[in-house]
Amino acid sequence: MLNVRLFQMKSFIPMPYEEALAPRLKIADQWLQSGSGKGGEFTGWVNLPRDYDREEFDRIRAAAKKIQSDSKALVVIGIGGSYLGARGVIECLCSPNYNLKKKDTPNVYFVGNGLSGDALYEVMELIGGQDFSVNVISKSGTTTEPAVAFRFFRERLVEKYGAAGADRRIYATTDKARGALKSLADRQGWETFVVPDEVGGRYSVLTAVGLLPIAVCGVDISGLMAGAAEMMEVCRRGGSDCPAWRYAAARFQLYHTGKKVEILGSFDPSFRFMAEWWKQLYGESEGKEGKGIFPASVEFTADLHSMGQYIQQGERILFETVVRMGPSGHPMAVPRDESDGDGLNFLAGRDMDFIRDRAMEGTLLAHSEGGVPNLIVETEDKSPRSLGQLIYFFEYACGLSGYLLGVNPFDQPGVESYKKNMFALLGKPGYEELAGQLKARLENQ
Ligand SMILES: O=P(O)(O)OC[C@H]1O[C@](O)(CO)[C@@H](O)[C@@H]1O
Repeated sequence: MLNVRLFQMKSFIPMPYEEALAPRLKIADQWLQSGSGKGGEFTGWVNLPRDYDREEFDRIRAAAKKIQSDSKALVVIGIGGSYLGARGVIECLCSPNYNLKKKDTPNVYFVGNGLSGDALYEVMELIGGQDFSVNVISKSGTTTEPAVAFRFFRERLVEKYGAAGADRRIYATTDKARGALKSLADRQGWETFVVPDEVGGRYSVLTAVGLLPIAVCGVDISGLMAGAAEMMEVCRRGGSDCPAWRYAAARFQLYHTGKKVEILGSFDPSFRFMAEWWKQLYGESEGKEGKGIFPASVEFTADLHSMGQYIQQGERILFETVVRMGPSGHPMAVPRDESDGDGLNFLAGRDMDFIRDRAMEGTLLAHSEGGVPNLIVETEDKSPRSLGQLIYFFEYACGLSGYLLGVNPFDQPGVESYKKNMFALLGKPGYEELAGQLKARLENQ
């Protein structure tokens, strides 16, 4: 079972801070459990691992099988919460090099998560003449980036398979009733999957949003849900042994001692996109009203040779959370070299995990000595079940953290500002006045 350890924390935060925070954590916990706190209408993810729609789950599996049988590639179109979780899980469990591997499952290409023409073009080139399907994902159904990308790939599908053939290869994951994507899907007869009303984008990886692309890659999605359900039970019991309580309490306390930036680190490169998912989860949930820990991420040991300098000696505003997902699946012992020209025979026969673990201990000691406190999140292994636990753990701790901070962890009003400006500057009808103001500002810069 997932565990949170505080590494030599006594020198950073007053003990027993957890006891002092317990009454506030209890309230935050009740708000999450009852949906009675700020943004409570978006706490559907709290019981999702127990209450998820079994009929839809079977349809997800059936759609994944169909895609596996009729497609060499799946284009997954989405941004933010409609993108990062699926990519995080696929890279973590299948490899960041998933598309390069020999396998029976389709390649997966993520598009619509930016506005780069080169990125779109490249995916079209990579797919070439291969059979492909599209999973377009947008809770609102109106987000510009995925909507634009979808135009390109839908046109491609129609060219290749004709209008009716294209309709059989498009899977839309969106709101059950509202939005342009839902209307289009109904009109065209695409198979649709639902982002439940009460689950916000960044908490939606365990809905069809994440599950369909993940299942297409052959990952055991039941295992993922089972792990999340286990952690849901642990969080429901709460208390000082609950890892989500411990993590939320420690980071809240650290924040109040001036640690304004949390860096999430892992010694496994396959964790990179799980960290991206985590950044959106915490950044959008906490960063508002002039408050919130800034979530950043690093990849060890690579970043110890770049960001390591700042972490060790830069502004003392950092704390670090290291995720460790059990032993690696492939023990790799360092070869012996009789001539020992590189002087590495002291490591001969040692497993890479052994070397990594010593590097991790050395890093924790160095960073905490340099004024960067450390939390360690450990899972038993790198399996769907453990990742399900980790996802739910981070979600629950995020809800608790937002409530401890006094903000609504389930809205994101700040992201509208750039959207309004972009629409105005692109000439979207209805934004004419703002367009005039913005153009004047651009001219006077
Ligand atoms: O699924 P949608 O509605 O396209 O939204 C994508 C992302 O955009 C945001 O709404 C921010 O603009 C995120 O909260 C969300 O995850």
